[in-house]
Amino acid sequence: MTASPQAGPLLRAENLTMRFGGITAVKQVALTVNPGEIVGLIGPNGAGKTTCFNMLTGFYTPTEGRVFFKGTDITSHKPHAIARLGLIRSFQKTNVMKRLTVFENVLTGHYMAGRQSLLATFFPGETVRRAEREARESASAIVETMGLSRRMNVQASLLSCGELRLLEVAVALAAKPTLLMLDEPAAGLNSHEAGVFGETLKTLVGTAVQSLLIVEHNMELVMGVCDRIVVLNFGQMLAEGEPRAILSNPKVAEAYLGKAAA
Ligand SMILES: Nc1ncnc2c1ncn2[C@@H]1O[C@H](COP(=O)(O)OP(=O)(O)OP(=O)(O)O)[C@@H](O)[C@H]1O
Repeated sequence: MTASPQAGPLLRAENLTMRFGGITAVKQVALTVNPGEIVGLIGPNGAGKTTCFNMLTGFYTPTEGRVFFKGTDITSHKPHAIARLGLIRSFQKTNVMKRLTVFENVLTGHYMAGRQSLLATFFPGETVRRAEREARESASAIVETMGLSRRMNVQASLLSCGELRLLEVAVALAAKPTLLMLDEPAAGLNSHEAGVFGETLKTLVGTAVQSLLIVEHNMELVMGVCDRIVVLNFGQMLAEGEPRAILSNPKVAEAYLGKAAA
């Protein structure tokens, strides 16, 4: 499904810094995501995770620092131009239309990411009809990949929380990401649902996407799916490493437990 793997890091950010007036939300963060990796970006509330996401995807222009995607400097690119290169993000707010079915939502995701002109939509020729066929086939395949085939024709408003979270990822996949960045994709899931969700995410890498970058507060999920974790605290990098090393890092425990541990 995805293009041949990138040589070198897929995403590389250096010295990322964001200041809002007198507030430094993110300071000198360095981040890489390699092909085939699931990277977690974690940290306590207000640590700067969403601000980093916004800088990586062109929603904010960093005060300092640079972002490279597939070797191209995208620091001052607009969000839509970055999305076209294959860097797709989700938002904390749902991208699902509740009155549409699961299939219709994913199909709509294809059109949102489409390049088709309005004229071609109203006066379709063979090219448009083929694109339509391909979009339907692709939407079906994505629904299956996300384990939602049995719920294909069910209205999104009737889905369980776990199914809804899977559908949100399915809609993002319709944009054909090379790197998919998910902002709190497992919000509100119970332990069983988070387990299913995590296992599904792992199957995407190397098939539907090359890599994943995840901001998530559910530590069980993060520790279970990520190859590497970057920890932010007060806008700065506190630690980076494999899940086991992060779990046993006293600085990380202190950042999370802080006053409670004192
Ligand atoms: N537009 C803004 N203007 C001013 N300050 C901001 C702005 N956006 C974020 N901040 C501040 O920057 C810091 C980092 O916020 P950010 O939302 O990136 O953290 P986060 O790690 O994503 O938090 P959470 O886990 O709660 O979503 C916070 O202190 C926040 O108040």
